[in-house]
Amino acid sequence: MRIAIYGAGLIGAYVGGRLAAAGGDVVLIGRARSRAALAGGLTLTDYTGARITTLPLPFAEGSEGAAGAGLVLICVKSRASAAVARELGPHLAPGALVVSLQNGIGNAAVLAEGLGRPVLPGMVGFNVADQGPGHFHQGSQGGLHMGVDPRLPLDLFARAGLPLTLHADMAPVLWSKLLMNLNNAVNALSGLPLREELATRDFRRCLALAQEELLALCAEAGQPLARLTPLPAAFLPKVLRLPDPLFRLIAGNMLKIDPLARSSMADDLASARPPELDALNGEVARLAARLNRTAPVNARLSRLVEDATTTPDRWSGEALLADLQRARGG
Ligand SMILES: NC(=O)C1=CN([C@@H]2O[C@H](COP(=O)(O)OP(=O)(O)OC[C@H]3O[C@@H](n4cnc5c(N)ncnc54)[C@H](OP(=O)(O)O)[C@@H]3O)[C@@H](O)[C@H]2O)C=CC1
Ligand SMILES: CC(C)(CO)C(=O)C(=O)O
Repeated sequence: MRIAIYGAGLIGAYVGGRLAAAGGDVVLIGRARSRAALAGGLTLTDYTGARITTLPLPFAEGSEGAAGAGLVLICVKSRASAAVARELGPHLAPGALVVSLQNGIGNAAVLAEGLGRPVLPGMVGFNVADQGPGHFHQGSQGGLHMGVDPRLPLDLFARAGLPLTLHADMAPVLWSKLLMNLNNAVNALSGLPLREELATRDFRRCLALAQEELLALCAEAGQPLARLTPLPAAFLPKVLRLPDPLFRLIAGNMLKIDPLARSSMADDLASARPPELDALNGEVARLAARLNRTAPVNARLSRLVEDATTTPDRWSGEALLADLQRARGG
């Protein structure tokens, strides 16, 4: 089965490269600058010390690269989903399975509407960092999750070291991932790598404030959350607020991240791309509006990240916490 990877960025190149290294027939679809960066082949490393190299992968700069693919993995940022659906539709084989590997809640639905066919939601639980042209590093644990579909080449994903965890209902998985992604904005504002940021109690307290908002809204909406970490989602804010030694003892796993890894939103700010706010903190605001509530902490985080796109600024944990507490009203 030919697999088209739509979006040859961090997730697309890493997942596509590992599938190709395991024998998959993979084509990358992306921009000219990605083609140039990947022209020497891929080097894929991970936190366990694994190192895989590949020859240059077939690369297309347009959707025609997806013609004949049986599986298309969508790996663009959320804001590009509607445009990708428009570009991809005319080239998609009738029986092809399309899977969204994007963060956020609504991408599969946006793609499905544009393509006029169902799209399977997926979720990437790990971080990928760019370590130079063609070198992509998986800097944290966390697997690949997808809805159930008999067309998925499960063996290939397993051989590639990316075994799929399948879920009859992906919504609790996506909402739980969103809870984690509320750290993307905190991380971007901190200017620190994820590990250093999460090792700083005041930044963890900022994340706890943002997560509490979403947890309360999910409870009110009756939206269940999948358990993606050893700790149930509802306990996370309490654990995040613990003093550093206790936090390390109880949740040391959260700090097992490559020392250089940053959130994908921090990557956006660093490369002057629009941050993926609408699909993350913006989704919290939409849920709040649906319930006639507000989400002032997440609204404030969105505002601060927007501001940082024009006036780059690094926040201390103390200053950000004080700002978010003011936004929350206490
Ligand atoms: N990075 C990470 O560690 C993680 C990311 N995710 C999620 O995965 C998704 C992808 O993120 P990530 O890989 O970091 O993003 P990247 O920005 O690194 O990659 C996306 C790539 O797609 C390209 N692209 C966008 N639109 C098109 C188009 N119409 N045609 C061809 N190429 C296009 C982009 O080019 P250009 O920039 O020029 O538009 C870019 O090269 C996001 O939803 C993210 O939140 C999930 C888990 C971890
Ligand atoms: C893996 C994680 C949670 C943090 O890197 C992420 O999804 C992101 O950076 O967007």
